[in-house]
Amino acid sequence: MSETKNAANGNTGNTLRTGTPSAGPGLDISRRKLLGTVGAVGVGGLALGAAGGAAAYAAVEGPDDTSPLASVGSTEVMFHGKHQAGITTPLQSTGHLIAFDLAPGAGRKEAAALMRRWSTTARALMAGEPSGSADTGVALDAGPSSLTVTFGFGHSFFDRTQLTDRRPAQLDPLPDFSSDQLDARRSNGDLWVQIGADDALVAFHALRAIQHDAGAAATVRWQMNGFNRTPGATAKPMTARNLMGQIDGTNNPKPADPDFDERVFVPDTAQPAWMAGGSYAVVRRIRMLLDTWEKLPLTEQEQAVGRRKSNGAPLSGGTETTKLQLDKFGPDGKPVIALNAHARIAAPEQNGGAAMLRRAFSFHDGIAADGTPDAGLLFVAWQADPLKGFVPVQRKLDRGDALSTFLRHEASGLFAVPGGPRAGEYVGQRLLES
Ligand SMILES: C=CC1=C(C)c2cc3[nH]c(cc4nc(cc5[nH]c(cc1n2)c(C)c5CCC(=O)O)C(CCC(=O)O)=C4C)c(C)c3C=C
Ligand SMILES: [Fe+2]
Repeated sequence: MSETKNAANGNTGNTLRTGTPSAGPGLDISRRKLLGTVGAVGVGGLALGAAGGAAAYAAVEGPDDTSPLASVGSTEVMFHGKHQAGITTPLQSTGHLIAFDLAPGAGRKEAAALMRRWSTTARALMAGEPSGSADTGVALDAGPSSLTVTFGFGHSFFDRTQLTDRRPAQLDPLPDFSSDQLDARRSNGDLWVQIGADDALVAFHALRAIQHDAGAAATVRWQMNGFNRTPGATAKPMTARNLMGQIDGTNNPKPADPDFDERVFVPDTAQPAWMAGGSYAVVRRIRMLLDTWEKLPLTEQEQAVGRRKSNGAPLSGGTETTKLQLDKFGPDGKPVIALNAHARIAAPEQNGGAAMLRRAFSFHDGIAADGTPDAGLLFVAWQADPLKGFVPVQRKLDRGDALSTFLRHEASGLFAVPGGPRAGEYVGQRLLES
């Protein structure tokens, strides 16, 4: 298993539940009836089996009715836990990011009812069960496929629900950056939902259920659809590539790091208390100017990042996981990793230790009006405090990152993502009912 692939593979909150008793440490083994065992290598390189829980919804009729689900379909991420799912969960191949605004006249009571409905639906779908009487049937033959549904609150939510006094200071609007070309209609929002799954139909099914549940309480403000590599597409699980072709995510904080929780999650002792175990998500739709980037010679592409495109190794030498040697000089007397290289500028040691967990999806929305690909990165960064994560790093990148010539920040959002619900609780209950 690649160390880096594990960057977002924590089990610090939610557990991957598989049907194979030998799945490995840190896994909560399903007690449900097993239909069979596949033993294939799946997400994160785990030996996975068929989850009986999924089978209830994914039962196949006919001659194959005893066939187990493939490992990708059977993987279940737990809804309940200290942290919400979808933060340390391994990257899924399909993602939907949706922001909602509360409807005119909807306040705290309607918001609480909505969070209760959404939580009921998310729990069921993540367990591979139907979403209720209005289930569309789109995911009928599939298992949970690592589905996660993650909920957050935007700055405006607290005014709308008259909970302004409980709004965390961390939700104060992000500063303007000189390279921003933000579209306000595709930015922010009262509520934010992140859906991820390793099957596009499972993800779409969840998306429609969440939209259906919104009912008269909330309307979609914006929606962005993304993707990542499909589990099993590479010979071994490895760090994802983005649409510029770079291995992206290598130097993410790792759940095994002693300061991982402190960097990514709000401590139990912090204020406001309802955010204990939560995290702040910075969401940016970053367009890549691919027509220009793709014309750049490989060596210049590599200098812009400071890493090799082929294997993600630093230009200072070693393999993907070798530490960057920022003080190494070439025979020409220049730093081997250029002063404006993205990886140098973004490195925690260049930013007073500022770090965040980057968990992005690529997007491709066809060809824009100007004839260029409308493609790039749905950048999602998780941190305990945006002022100690995204903000200082983006400030620095904004002042001279070689990659920024090829990027355009087109939309932005900042959301408070509460801790995971305890059994019987809905997400955000500690805010809405305290
Ligand atoms: C403000 C935070 C960041 C934004 C916005 C951002 C955009 C962005 N990044 C890439 C590609 C790569 N980024 C890499 C590393 C990296 N990026 C950030 C922060 C932002 N990136 C950090 C903190 C780091 C880690 C730096 C370090 O500690 O070494 C890399 C190198 C591989 C890796 O470590 O992930 C690539 C490649 C793109 C394409 C992009 C916008 C579209
Ligand atoms: Fe980056």
